[in-house]
Amino acid sequence: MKYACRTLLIFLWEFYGIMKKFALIVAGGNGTRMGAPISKQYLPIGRRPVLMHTLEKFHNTDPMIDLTLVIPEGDFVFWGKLCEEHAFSVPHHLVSGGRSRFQSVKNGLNSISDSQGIVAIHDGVRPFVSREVILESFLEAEKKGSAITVIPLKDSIRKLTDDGKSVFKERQYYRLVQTPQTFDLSKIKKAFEVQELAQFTDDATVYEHQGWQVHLISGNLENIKITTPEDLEYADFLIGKKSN
Ligand SMILES: Nc1ccn([C@@H]2O[C@H](COP(=O)(O)OP(=O)(O)OP(=O)(O)O)[C@@H](O)[C@H]2O)c(=O)n1
Ligand SMILES: C[C@](O)(CO)[C@H](O)COP(=O)(O)O
Repeated sequence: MKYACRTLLIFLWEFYGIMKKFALIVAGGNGTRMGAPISKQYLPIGRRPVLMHTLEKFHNTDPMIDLTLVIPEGDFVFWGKLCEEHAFSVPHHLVSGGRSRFQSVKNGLNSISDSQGIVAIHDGVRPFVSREVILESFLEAEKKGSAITVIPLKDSIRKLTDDGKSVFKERQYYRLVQTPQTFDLSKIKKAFEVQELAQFTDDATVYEHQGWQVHLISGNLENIKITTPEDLEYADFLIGKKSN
C-alpha cells in the first residue's frame, strides 16, 4: 500500500510538476534551548551535521529542487569547512540569516530572483521530513497556493486561564504545525513584505495575514524539530534505526 502511494505520488510529481521548485532551509538560529557549544544545526547525528541530512532529504527527493540554505553570516566559513570535511556535495546557495526566523525567511525569499514557482520553507533542524511529505507539499501548494504540514495530537489538552485554573479543550479541533510550509512563490514573497508581528511564529501566519486561507496537509510523525538535548538523543536513535 505504502509502495503504491509512493509510486502514485512520484507519477503525479513527474507528470504535473511543471513549476520550478525551490526549498529554503532556514538555520539562522543559535539553538539557545539546546545549550550546546555550537549551534544545534551543526551538531552531528549519525556522525554528520543535522543540516546535511536535511539538505540531502530534499536533494534526494528531487535533484531539480533549487536549494537555499540560510545560516548566520559568521558561520559561512565554518560551514564551508564542515562541507569539505564530510565531502558534502549537495549543491546549495548560502544566504545570511536575520535576527528572527521571520527575517531569515525574508532574506532567503529575497535571494530568489525568480518571481514564479513553488517554494518549500523548512526548518534546518527537521531532518526527518519524509520524501512523501515533500512531494505532496509541492503538489498541493501548486494546486491550492499553500500546503502546511500538520499532525493530530495524541495527548489530551488544557488551556490555562488567567485566574490560574485550566479548561478542557477538544483536541480533535487542534493540530501541531510542522514544516515544510510550501507556497506559491509570488504570494509568499508578497506576504513577507510586511512588518514582523509577534504572531508570526511560522510562515503560515504570515501568509494568512494577507487574508488568504492556508491549506493543511498531513505531516509525518518523525519530523520533529530538534530543539532540546532529549530531541538530539532521539534523533540519533532515529538515524541509527534507519541505517540498520
Ligand atoms: N534568527 C533565526 C532563528 C531561527 N531560525 C531557524 O528557525 C528554525 C526553528 O527555530 P528554533 O528551533 O527556535 O531554532 P533556534 O532559534 O536556533 O533555537 P532557540 O529558540 O532554542 O534559540 C531553526 O532551524 C532555526 O535555525 C532562523 O533561521 N533564524
Ligand atoms: C516553524 C515551526 O517549526 C512550526 O512548528 C515553529 O513555529 C518554529 O518555532 P520556534 O519558536 O522558532 O522554535
